[in-house]
Amino acid sequence: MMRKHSSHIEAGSSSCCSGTCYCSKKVKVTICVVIWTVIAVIVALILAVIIKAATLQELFERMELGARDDPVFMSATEQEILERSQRLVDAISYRTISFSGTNLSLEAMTDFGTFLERVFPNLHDSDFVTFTPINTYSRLYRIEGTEKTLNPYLLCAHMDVVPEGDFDLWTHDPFDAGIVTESDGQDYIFGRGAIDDKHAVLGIMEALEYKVVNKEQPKRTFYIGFGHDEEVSGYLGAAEISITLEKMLKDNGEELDFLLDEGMFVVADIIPGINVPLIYIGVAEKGWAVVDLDAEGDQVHSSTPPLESSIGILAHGVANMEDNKQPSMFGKGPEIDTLRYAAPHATFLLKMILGNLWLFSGLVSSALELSSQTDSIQRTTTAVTIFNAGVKENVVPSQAHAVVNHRIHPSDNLEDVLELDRENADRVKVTLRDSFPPSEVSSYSNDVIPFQIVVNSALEVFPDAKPVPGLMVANTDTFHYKNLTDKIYRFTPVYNLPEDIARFHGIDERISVDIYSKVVQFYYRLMVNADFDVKIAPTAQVEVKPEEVEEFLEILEESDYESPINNTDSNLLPLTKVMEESDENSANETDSHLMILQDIPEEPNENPSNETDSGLPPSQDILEEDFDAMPVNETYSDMLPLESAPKDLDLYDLTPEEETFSNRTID
Ligand SMILES: CCCCCCCC/C=C\CCCCCCCC(=O)N[C@@H](CCSC)C(=O)O
Repeated sequence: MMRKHSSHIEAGSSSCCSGTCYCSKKVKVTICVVIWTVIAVIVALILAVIIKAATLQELFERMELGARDDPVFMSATEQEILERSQRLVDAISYRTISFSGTNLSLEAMTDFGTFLERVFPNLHDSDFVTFTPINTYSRLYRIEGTEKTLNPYLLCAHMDVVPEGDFDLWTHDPFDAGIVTESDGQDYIFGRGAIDDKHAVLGIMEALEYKVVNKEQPKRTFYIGFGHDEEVSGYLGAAEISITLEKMLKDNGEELDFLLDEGMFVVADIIPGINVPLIYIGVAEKGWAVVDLDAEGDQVHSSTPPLESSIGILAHGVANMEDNKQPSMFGKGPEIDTLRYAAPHATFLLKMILGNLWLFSGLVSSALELSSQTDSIQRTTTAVTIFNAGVKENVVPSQAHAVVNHRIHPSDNLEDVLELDRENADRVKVTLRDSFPPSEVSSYSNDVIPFQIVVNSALEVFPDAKPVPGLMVANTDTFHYKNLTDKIYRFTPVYNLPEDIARFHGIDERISVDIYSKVVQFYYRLMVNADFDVKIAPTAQVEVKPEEVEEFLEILEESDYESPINNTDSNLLPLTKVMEESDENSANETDSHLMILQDIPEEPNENPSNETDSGLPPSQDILEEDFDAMPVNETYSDMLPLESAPKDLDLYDLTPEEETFSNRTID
């Protein structure tokens, strides 16, 4: 047998089996084919992976909003930066702490409101800014644009903060630290609220105050909402702001285009292999659930402890919850695009992995799990935040109670989360106390102008960072505004390394003077960039210069129209002729108006940043050369048809050309 085997080896040494088996030639060929096929598939896969990595394209394409290469910022001398920083320091000194829904620091909040009015006097005094107190402590501002805009937006922030926690662990007083130079040589504004969220409140106010002082009234109307109880769910602040805002929008014939609230930030060094900072925009937000855990046992003398105490039972349940996490949802939510958008900026090795998530998603999910911060983007998280039991050291207590706070991934659902909780804590009573669902995902494709406005503004202050959409892993006031717009973004341009993320609600919360200056500039640029997309309502009055009135009258004359306007002194052109004509006439009027609106191409202008380029149909070109500075908006097609114009809108019996004129805005 042995001999036979060795002779076979010799005879067949050139075969693919190296002559070590007794297979027939046909089997050998088949095995060869299979082996080579497997090798070929593996080589093809490796090649595909390499080619995909080598050809990864940037997914975010920046839209020109007008001032890309040379954005004009607020003036920021050293003195101005210092004064702005000092105002944030002062803001932090107000202890506007929310302890619970029924325990808010209302006196401090009142003082904080007075402080805002004192340090930003001009905006509070401005003709184009209206302030409405909401539920006494929250604040809603309407900033009237120079145009009657249909698509205002909302900037949000909150004025309350969480308690400082363990005071002794802070290196500086959380409410009275001032500006501190740290060992890295940088100046920091320390204190509770520095990044959550007084930097945003003050940043928005600074930018608006600057615009008011410099007479830079925006073209586009916008709103500012500052809640006073965000840290305890916003039911008294944001929820009430939302109700008032909804009414204001309705009364003004407006629809909220988008909103920007706090949320994610610029983050660096969070994923090994991605060596650029990421502008992480929260395009969706996790849901929230609070679960009570109650265990019972015998209350006995501590000298004769029970086999299992209520504390032991509860501790086991909680430990199980931490060990058996809620399942990964990787690939089912916005986290996948966070990585896809980041991939082109990774090292080549990481590009091969992130560029081929169809192959490596399991590997990536396991890698994300290595850090609690990255893990939070792929699953529902479980945090045990309260654990109470016992009253005396020699009494075994009968009751033990804990609270778990879940943040629910958008692809998860509450029932499944609770089912796993009950499995993990099977001898514990599990009761849902409070919850709200994850948000919808807001659109972030490259043609979504609000997303572009937010990202462009961030890129203007962090030009080397790369934008990525992603999941907001905590919660904000945006939940209360969800019926006002479907474009909700959560971001402030705070720069965080992984160790800084722990400062949110943690110890030594701080923001550098340098980054705070960028926060202020970001809001300023956002207010400028947002003017790019002004959707103008059909107006009853058009502001024109006297010489333009003359031009207009000439056109009227040429068209044999007998104008009732003889007051050319006024720079207001009143359009006061009531449509008293017959039904037939008014129907024609409406038609002609609609014809003009519908003639405008639906597609955005190819060069929307160039306000002097006409995106108008030929019938409107008649006036083109006369009004070079007129903004031509690619969204005319979205304008209200006459039927939805305000009821008291007075209109002339206008020709199409005149209609065109009346519907355009003259700077
Ligand atoms: C690949 C990139 C991974 C990036 C991972 C980022 C991980 C981020 C971790 C922490 C985020 C901190 C967010 C702070 C949010 C501050 C707002 C806040 O505290 N809100 C309260 C509101 C309560 S209302 C129900 C909250 O508790 O969430």
